[in-house]
Amino acid sequence: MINHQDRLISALGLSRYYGERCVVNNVDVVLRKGEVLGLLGPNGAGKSTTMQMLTGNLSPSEGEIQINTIDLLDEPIKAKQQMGYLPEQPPVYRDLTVSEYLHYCARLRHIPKAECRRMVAYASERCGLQEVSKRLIGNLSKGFRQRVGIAQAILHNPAVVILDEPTVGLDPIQIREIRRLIRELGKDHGIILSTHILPEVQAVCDRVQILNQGKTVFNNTLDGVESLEKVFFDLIFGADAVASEEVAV
Ligand SMILES: Nc1ncnc2c1ncn2[C@@H]1O[C@H](COP(=O)(O)OP(=O)(O)OP(=O)(O)O)[C@@H](O)[C@H]1O
Repeated sequence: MINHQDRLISALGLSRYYGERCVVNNVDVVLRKGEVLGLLGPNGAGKSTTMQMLTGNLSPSEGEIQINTIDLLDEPIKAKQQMGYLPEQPPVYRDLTVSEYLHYCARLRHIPKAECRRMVAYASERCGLQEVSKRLIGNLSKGFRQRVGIAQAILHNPAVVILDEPTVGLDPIQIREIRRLIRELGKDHGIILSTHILPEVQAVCDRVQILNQGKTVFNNTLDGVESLEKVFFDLIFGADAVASEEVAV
């Protein structure tokens, strides 16, 4: 018998139409405890649309979504409490200090006042922000701003964390640190990571789901996969396509 209890996200039969056009077509997304899932696909494949549906920012035309067994469409507020989200542009306020901003986020999350300090300290520590807690966010490097974005996503200790392109625009050292952080967080939370960077997926993800033209074309672990790039190009362009390192994905 299949055990569904370990599913942090169970999104089944998701479709989304814009007018007549189906941009996400009968996609299932399942995330289990302790798993980092990479969501991949070329431009326009339907990744953002799927993530917007999973985060409750866009209604699916068809399908059902459960977050930690709570139905997102029936109980959106309760379901969203189970989730943290880092959009591509971190939703940070440049004129606040890191500490002020995280306390503000804690209040938005309705974390009881007595708990706020502890939760802010927890998120700051996990994201390596203690040293910059009194600094204005606007004066931080992009890597640290990204950490602040991740900190607000894990502040309420959600079961599920969804990260959209978390390392875009970072330098190689910052990228390595953020990847390490994602792997760390993946042990306690389920994580969905959307990215165009294939080596990033190989570095941090336990499983990969590739979308193309709104459909799932690959959904598996990377065990035994030597080159995700080859798998990706074969799926998107057909097995005869020559995967060229010059092609930007
Ligand atoms: N509001 C909208 N109205 C009409 N079409 C839309 C809308 N939003 C997205 N689309 C279309 O849906 C398709 C999927 O878009 P989506 O942004 O989900 O792709 P993506 O995989 O995230 O791409 P990228 O990697 O470029 O961000 C695209 O063809 C896009 O043009």
